[in-house]
Amino acid sequence: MRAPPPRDLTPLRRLWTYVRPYRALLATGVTCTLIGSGLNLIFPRLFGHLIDASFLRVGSTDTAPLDAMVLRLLGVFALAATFAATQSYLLARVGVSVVADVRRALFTHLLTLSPAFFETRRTGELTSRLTADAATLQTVSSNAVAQLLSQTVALIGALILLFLTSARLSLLTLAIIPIVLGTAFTVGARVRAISRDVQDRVADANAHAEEALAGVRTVQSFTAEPTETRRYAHGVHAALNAALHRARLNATLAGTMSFLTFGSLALVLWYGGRLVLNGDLTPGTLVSFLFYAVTVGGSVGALTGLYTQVMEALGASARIFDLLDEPPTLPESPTPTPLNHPAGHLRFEHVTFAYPGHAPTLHDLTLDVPAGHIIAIVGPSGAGKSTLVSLVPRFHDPTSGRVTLDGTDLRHHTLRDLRAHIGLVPQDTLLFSGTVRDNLRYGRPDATDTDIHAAARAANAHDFITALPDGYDTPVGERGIKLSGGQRQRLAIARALLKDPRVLILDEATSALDSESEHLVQTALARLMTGRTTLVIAHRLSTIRHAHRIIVLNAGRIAEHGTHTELLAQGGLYAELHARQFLQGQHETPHSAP
Ligand SMILES: Nc1ncnc2c1ncn2[C@@H]1O[C@H](COP(=O)(O)OP(=O)(O)OP(=O)(O)O)[C@@H](O)[C@H]1O
Repeated sequence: MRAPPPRDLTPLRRLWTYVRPYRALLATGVTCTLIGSGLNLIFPRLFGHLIDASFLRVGSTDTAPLDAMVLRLLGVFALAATFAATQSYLLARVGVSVVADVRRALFTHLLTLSPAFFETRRTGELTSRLTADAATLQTVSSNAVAQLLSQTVALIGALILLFLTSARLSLLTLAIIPIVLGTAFTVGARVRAISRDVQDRVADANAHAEEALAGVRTVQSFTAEPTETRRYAHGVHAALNAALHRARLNATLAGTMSFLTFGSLALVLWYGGRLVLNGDLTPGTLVSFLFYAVTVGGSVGALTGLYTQVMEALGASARIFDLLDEPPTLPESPTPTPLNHPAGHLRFEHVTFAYPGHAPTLHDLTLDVPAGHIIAIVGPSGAGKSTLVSLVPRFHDPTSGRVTLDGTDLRHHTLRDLRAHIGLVPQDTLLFSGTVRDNLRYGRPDATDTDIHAAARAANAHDFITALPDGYDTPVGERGIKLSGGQRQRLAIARALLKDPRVLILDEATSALDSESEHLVQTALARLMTGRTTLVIAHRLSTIRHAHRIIVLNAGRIAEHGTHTELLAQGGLYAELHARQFLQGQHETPHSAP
């Protein structure tokens, strides 16, 4: 999704809020730029004098004027170079600092957005905002500002000096410049449009590759490699075509510009040469003139290039600021109720929930979970089990009705307070890159090693952790050691134990573990659930037996509730799910599969 090229300058004004902290650096950089470009205006003059000092004195043995001139030239060059280097460093520093700040702000903001937001955006799109778009800002916040000023100074200065040097030649030059510029503008606009197209195509292809690589197992298990290859190749081909089109236009533009530039120089040289021959101009003045003319042309060219850069940066910043303006879809109460040591009494009161643009997933659902009770939720796939539990940490808010904790609507607490008391053990545990210790500490950064070991012991994880090559310091996660499903679950349990939440949400893994691993996970889970209000999406009979109550969810409604024995006796949906699974000989439990 690409915003149309913005016309208004609002994003630039907002960008300024990020540049402001570095305004002293920026001002110094800009000053250096101005001095540098002023110095650059002196040197064609000196160069002209140099030529007149040498070539007009053919036969003279006095080299003093020449020596003095060269010394002055060297001095001017050295000064200009010093200012240029200083400017380049200072402005680059402003640019990279601004980009770092924007990236930090954007990432921080993204993490506050609700799951609903991420369901509508591709991860690739978001990471490209953080990388490519942020990088584009670097140009405009440093380079473009300097360029704009220095080229304007150069342009105005050179134009004045041009007229002072030779008014007649200047008029000829000024007549040529619009032709050159007109060409550059017309073709340049086409190139820009196509560049955008190329970027879009590349982004599409990238998003594709990311999806396929992230789900490489699914791709391989379906032997869908050829399909994915074809889809990616298709994207790459589109990008290639667009890029070739751009290359052709660029080549044409470069050729035309080169000819026009040098052709104009030849024309000026021709007319200027006649002036020299007539004695109206010295050769040195002609050379100065040519230099100034080149400066004028160069500045105009640079300024048009700058226009492109600024437009690109405007587009990039508009996209970044759009994301930064994305409101967290869950409103936070302006006057939150503090949440200290909740008992953990959860209530769903007439909760109806619909995903945006969909029919309701949960219908007028009422459920009371007394503090410390374990409620198992079972039901066919798509019944709304995950949706129901996702309301507790407020990943979503009910469309109507309310969820309360100890009698207070969840929406009256801050998300931070609320989530501090909720533990989540998902089906598939995500381990972050880092050591086992880092991963365990995730929910409680201040946990001591003693706490960590105690939690790991209670989660039946200590033994396998100490058997790892570096024990608690073994790297896990994407680039670390691979752990089995059961081991990861036990790490997740230890992590939750460390956090010690009042309310626990458990999505039991559906994949079967071997009986020993199963036993270790089950005893760990039992320890974790003890004394906590627990909602568990249950797949295993042992968990269900521990539960105070079982809720059978069907099509977003509570179809049945009671204990295992009661529900079996009722001979309803639960009994049916149970019998089906039993017959299939998979788990001896009601599974979420239909
Ligand atoms: N983000 C979403 N946007 C729209 N509809 C959704 C979304 N997530 C889930 N649904 C729909 O809501 C219904 C309930 O889904 P949910 O994941 O809560 O069921 P579930 O009982 O947990 O299923 P399973 O056991 O298969 O995980 C399904 O029909 C599903 O298609």
